[in-house]
Amino acid sequence: MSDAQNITKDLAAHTPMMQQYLRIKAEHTDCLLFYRMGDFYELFYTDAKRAAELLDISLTQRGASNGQPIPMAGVPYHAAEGYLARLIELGESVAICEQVGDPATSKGPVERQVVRVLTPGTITDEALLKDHAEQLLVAIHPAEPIGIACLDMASGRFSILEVADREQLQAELERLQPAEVLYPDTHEFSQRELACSCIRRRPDWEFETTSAIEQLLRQFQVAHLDGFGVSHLPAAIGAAGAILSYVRSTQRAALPHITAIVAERQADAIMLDAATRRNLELVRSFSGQKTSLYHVLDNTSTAMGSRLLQRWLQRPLRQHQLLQQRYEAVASLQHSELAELKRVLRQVGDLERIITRIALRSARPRDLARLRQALQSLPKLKQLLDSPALAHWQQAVAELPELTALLERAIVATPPLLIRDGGVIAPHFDDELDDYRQLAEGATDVLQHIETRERQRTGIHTLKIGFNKVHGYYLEASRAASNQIPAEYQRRQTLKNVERYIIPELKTYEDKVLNSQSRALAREKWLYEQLLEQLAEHLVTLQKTAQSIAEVDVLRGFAEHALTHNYQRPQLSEQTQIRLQQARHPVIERMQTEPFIANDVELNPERRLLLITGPNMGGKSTYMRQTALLAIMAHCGCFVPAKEAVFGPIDRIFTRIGASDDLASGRSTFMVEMTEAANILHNATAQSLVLMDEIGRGTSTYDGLALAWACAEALADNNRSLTLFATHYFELTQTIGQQSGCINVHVEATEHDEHIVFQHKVSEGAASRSFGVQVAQLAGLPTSVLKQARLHLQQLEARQQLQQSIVNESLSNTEQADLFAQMEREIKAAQASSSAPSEFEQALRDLDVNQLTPLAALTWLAQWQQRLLTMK
Ligand SMILES: Nc1ncnc2c1ncn2[C@@H]1O[C@H](COP(=O)(O)OP(=O)(O)OP(=O)(O)O)[C@@H](O)[C@H]1O
Repeated sequence: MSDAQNITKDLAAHTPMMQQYLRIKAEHTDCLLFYRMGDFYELFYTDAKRAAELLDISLTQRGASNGQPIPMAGVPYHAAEGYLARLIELGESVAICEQVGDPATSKGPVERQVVRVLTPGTITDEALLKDHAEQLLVAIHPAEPIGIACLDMASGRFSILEVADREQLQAELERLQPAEVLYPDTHEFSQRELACSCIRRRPDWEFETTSAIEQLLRQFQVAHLDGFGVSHLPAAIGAAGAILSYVRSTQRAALPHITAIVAERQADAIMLDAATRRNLELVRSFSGQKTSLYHVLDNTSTAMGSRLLQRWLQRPLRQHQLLQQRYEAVASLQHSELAELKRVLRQVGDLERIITRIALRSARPRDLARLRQALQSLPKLKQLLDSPALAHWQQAVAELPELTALLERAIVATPPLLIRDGGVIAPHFDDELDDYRQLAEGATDVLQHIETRERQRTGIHTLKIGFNKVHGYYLEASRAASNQIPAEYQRRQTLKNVERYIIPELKTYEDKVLNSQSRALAREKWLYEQLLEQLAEHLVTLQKTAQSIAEVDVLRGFAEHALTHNYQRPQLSEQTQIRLQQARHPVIERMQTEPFIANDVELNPERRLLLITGPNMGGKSTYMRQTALLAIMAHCGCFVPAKEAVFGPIDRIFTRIGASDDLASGRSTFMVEMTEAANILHNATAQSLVLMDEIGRGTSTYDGLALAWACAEALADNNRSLTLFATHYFELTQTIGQQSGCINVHVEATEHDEHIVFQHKVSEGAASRSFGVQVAQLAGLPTSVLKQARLHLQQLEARQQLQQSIVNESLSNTEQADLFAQMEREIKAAQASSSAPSEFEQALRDLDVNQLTPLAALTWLAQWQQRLLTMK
């Protein structure tokens, strides 16, 4: 139980103000309560301690209540935004409690109310959002299948989907990177599992499909949901209902910008599991640097375009028709005025989020100025999109000349930040406002006239008119001139060096000025609200326009890449294959100064597993990753860094790359490696692209080799996936590499004066050696250690040769083959006939290969051969 809950128990013992605070806090236990007191938002008790820690503000005390000092921390009202942004970024939620009563008429503490709850997944304020990232609110309904709903509150984009299991749920969460996750009360999820620092339990009933349908019908003002094509997803609808109830409770206002819900079909996109999304560094890089695919491809002109690019990269499409449409657009844009289009798109800005704030009536004056600028550029934009390949986008962009004209007339050229102090509505837009302004200005002129007249009359040159909130307008003169002050001047205030006076005439004009000013301000605020109303009527058209412009922005970027970096249009084929000629890695090519060596890839059912060998640093991982990255780019509609690229259907991309411990869940490097491999072997199909990098290296040599061998076999024979399999186990080149459908390829390197030279060229055939010691030399290993390593290497190689020659001398090749075949038959027969291991199998299991000398091994083999031959 928190402090506040404890304290509420004996409420009567507190001061009236603290009673009010505690009552409000009791309704917002999972938020920090920003309690407005004058020019500050104050936090008390545990909230104060937490805020002081998170925001690095001082923790003080505010007297005592119920005999105890009250811990307190506060932030100034005018600087609250910055603090709020930091709290939201840290995954905190904040309830804003304002003074709503009139202090003049209140008995006891002025009435206060929570007017808004800010949570990481429901914010729309420009100051709290990051331009290039979405803050998504996700709800999970853990039924079978699992329902997921996702809302981007800042744009109104609302989507649902269902997934089969928790594995797929993880993949979706990795894709969405939610800022906040809701789930039903009776289920258990950990922050880690949901990959989110703000997770929230909600009542189970909010996830019930029937009540959720009612929520959706009410939101969209429709009689049934058929038009949205979501009826077949009951669990996901439940999650969507929970989102709507939650957002309504935080926003305390209508949500007119949520105008539709879209069902995402898993089959429409290439599935990427959570590990693959991370491994391929699609949107975020491991290093945290700007080296992800997104960072390299992001040359968008608008923040909404940049966010869309991230969504596209995270969900590559499988719908060839749609992709062809994007390719056509990119090809057409390549020949258009790209620079001019960029300039116009910049003018449009972040239209998507401005529209939301208009719908929520929270748009600020500068939002309207930006909207005006966006609307002004639409005719030019439409003109630049005038090509058959771009017709789809051109048609979706509305022109809205009346709205443009309205904003041109209504808003001053550079409006102030807030409507609070006026000065937003342009002159000549509204007669009544003009009248009030004239009156206020006229009275100000009179005041100036009084000042000049009185200076002359009194002979006091320093006499001037001033204003403050307490005394209104006054005449101010230095104390030295007090003997020149006329008798009718009434002294109001004495300061160190000056005296302040009023005269009746001044008071008359003061009333006129203040009255007309406050009337002008009230009128301005009213006009501003009317303007928002008028703009909001065009919400859906504006949303469609923004969506289309964001797409054009991304496609324009693709076209620019194609031109600048020589990317080519991919071909999509119905045959299972990936064929790349002269392909390059889109990120490494840009990041490094050395020239990038292009390589070919040919994968098809007859060449379904490429076994890649070669030295460390040779370029094996680069070659594998670039194949996956090009596949993803092509399936977003982007051209690719290759001379030619052909992609058959791809259902999923799997990667088993890199090694990392997952200490948080108690999994070692090897365990992580095997879990990922298991996932691949269970799920990869003949249309999946699989990247396996050095599987088995996390354990002892023989275990590792055996596992790598078995995995490669399974991928080639059972899954029949298109596989790139990099390994340092040269033995596999003689086994897997010889199997049908499997091809040995290698990256080349040569040695020159004990120094390795990488060619980074991938060629057919197996590598001859690994150059590990030479690479270690490059890494700066001490010379003494390198020398020792070379010595050990020579010994090991000599021992292996000896072993090999003993075996070769003892058994001819055919004899060896016969022996191994017989051993295999024996093992299979034993497995088929009983679950108990045969004597041979048991002996084989008991054998400690690591301890065996070559001679002992040979003797062992010979004995078994003898026994098998006699058994025949
Ligand atoms: N095709 C290429 N052209 C130019 N440079 C390349 C190419 N491929 C790789 N490189 C360079 O070599 C570095 C190492 O490549 P990569 O990590 O792919 O090697 P690797 O064979 O997977 O090494 P290891 O076996 O140690 O994991 C890259 O960071 C890049 O700088």
